[in-house]
Amino acid sequence: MCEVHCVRLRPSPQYPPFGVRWDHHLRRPMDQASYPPGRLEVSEDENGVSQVVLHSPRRASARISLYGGQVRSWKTERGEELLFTSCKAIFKPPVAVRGGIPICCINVLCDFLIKFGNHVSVEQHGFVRNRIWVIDENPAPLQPTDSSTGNASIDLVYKSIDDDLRFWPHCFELRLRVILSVDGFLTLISRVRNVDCKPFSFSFAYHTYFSVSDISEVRVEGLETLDYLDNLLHRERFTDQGEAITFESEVDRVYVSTSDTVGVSDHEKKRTFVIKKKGLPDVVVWNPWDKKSKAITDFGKDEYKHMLCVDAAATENSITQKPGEEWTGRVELSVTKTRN
Ligand SMILES: O=P(O)(O)OC[C@H]1O[C@@H](O)[C@H](O)[C@@H](O)[C@@H]1O
Repeated sequence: MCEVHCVRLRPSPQYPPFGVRWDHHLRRPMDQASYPPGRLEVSEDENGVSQVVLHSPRRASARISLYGGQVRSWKTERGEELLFTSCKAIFKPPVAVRGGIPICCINVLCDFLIKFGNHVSVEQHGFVRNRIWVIDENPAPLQPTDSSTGNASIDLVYKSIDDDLRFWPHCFELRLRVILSVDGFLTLISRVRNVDCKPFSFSFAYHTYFSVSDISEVRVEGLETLDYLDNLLHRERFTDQGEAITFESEVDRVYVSTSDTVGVSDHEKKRTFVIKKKGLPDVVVWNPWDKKSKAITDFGKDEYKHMLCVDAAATENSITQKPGEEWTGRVELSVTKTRN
């Protein structure tokens, strides 16, 4: 029994508080004043869809496609890819891309009280991940913490169109800001605005496919003793009894009312992903394992071993907005080296 895994994650150099940059080279909070600005490039992918690449002054990078507003790649300053993408992923509309960070929002079935992850449907994760977004030319001003020297950022927006009313009978605007910091931290801030004349409800998840060495070497920390809804058992509610979560078979759970920091440690790679979130009370943990992944056409053989989805989410209770209201959900992802 390892005590450190039985407690909620506390602020520390490994898990610094939200917005505090830890300089892992100098082992102290980062002084950002000394860095030049980050930069961005806009180009087209092989299917003619625009994409944006953010570069940090220390050479970390993130690539965001306007197809789904989806982060497709996030690399360290050494060029190591941190996100999983299936070798069988399909990159053409209308299919969602298997990997990266799909934005799962505006669940078609939400208004009918069937919640996120609980129903087999093409659109169970919402349709915005299958739509072409645009660059937001007039984004809201950056928050003080977002404008730190050395950050690179991009603002995207998806505004619902008449055709979307076939899937979801409300008008909305969904904005996404992606920020890559000097040290390669990736922050995603989403805002959903109700531009309809009636209230609406929706669920949300940053469906984050982390790349891992081997799923059997991975543990998720920070969800111990919490309640979860088991998607494999009709969303029945259980209380986690164990220490950190480890993986020996298919897992598809929604941990509810979690703390705002969760860690995903990869023993073999000696690294820990740190997920910090705001406005997103739940965490979805998903690995399809062998049998389920064989049934998914855009999943390669044995690829389940090298991915784990840990999503900052709002799914147990949908978010309800009146006309004119705006909701914000934010996640910050970073990776630290561990010594074990
Ligand atoms: O194939 P999709 O729509 O991307 O979903 C993948 C998985 O995503 C997880 O978040 C859900 O909990 C699972 O139930 C689901 O199977």
